[in-house]
Amino acid sequence: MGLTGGIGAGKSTVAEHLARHGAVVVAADDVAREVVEPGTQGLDAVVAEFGPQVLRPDGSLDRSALGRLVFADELRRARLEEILLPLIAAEAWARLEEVEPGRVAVYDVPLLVEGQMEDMFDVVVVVEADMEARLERLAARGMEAEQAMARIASQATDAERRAVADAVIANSGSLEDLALAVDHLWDQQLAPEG
Ligand SMILES: CC(C)(COP(=O)(O)OP(=O)(O)OC[C@H]1O[C@@H](n2cnc3c(N)ncnc32)[C@H](O)[C@@H]1O)[C@@H](O)C(=O)NCCC(=O)NCCS
Ligand SMILES: Nc1ncnc2c1ncn2[C@@H]1O[C@H](COP(=O)(O)OP(=O)(O)OP(=O)(O)O)[C@@H](O)[C@H]1O
Repeated sequence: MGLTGGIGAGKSTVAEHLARHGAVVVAADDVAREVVEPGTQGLDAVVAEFGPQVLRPDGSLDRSALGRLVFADELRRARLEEILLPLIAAEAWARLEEVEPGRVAVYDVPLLVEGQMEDMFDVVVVVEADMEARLERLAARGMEAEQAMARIASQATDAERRAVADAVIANSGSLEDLALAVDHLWDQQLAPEG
């Protein structure tokens, strides 16, 4: 199953519920962190492209500095994606392929639509929340509205995500409502038979 949604819509929270039901989840954002850990070719390539100003004094990637650069400049974001997306995809698919038959494998990937990955899944699930709720939740997580808006502007729209969705989970309500919506999705569309 492919799981996607705009930033702050609630993908990771849905993924946690799916894991509780027994799904194996691979999250692209986690893999994206691993491929730029100190000592990786990924980090070397990012520094070669963006310069040492994207490094912290301890040699690790300064993610907020790089985020400010790439979400303000489409060409730089495209360049970062050119470097990282193949590394992320290779690692994520290797993990998904290891999932034992009979288990539900979930790829939590923000750029499913942007990367035209929809045909790679049996089921595509999109999580949606209204803009106000997303900005509020991202602010609670420490992201300034300006940064959040820059990321939203760089992503596909809700309509574009809906166009490829087999199911849409609405997440403008409470966390309890979300848990119930995931239970329903699991029972109706995902639970392995037998
Ligand atoms: C720019 C980076 C360093 C910023 O790191 P930061 O820790 O602030 O954010 P994090 O990685 O946790 O991402 C949070 C959210 O930002 C959004 N986002 C991240 N990368 C992108 C992108 N290239 N385009 C649009 N939105 C993006 C997603 O909604 C994601 O869930 C980081 O996002 C990154 O390396 N992005 C490039 C890799 C990528 O495209 N990843 C997306 C998953 S395939
Ligand atoms: N229904 C809800 N009510 C209140 N808070 C919520 C709800 N759903 C998610 N959240 C919170 O909002 C924040 C964003 O949710 P989450 O991390 O699941 O989104 P995401 O789509 O994975 O975001 P990102 O694109 O940044 O990875 C989290 O702190 C989460 O706990």
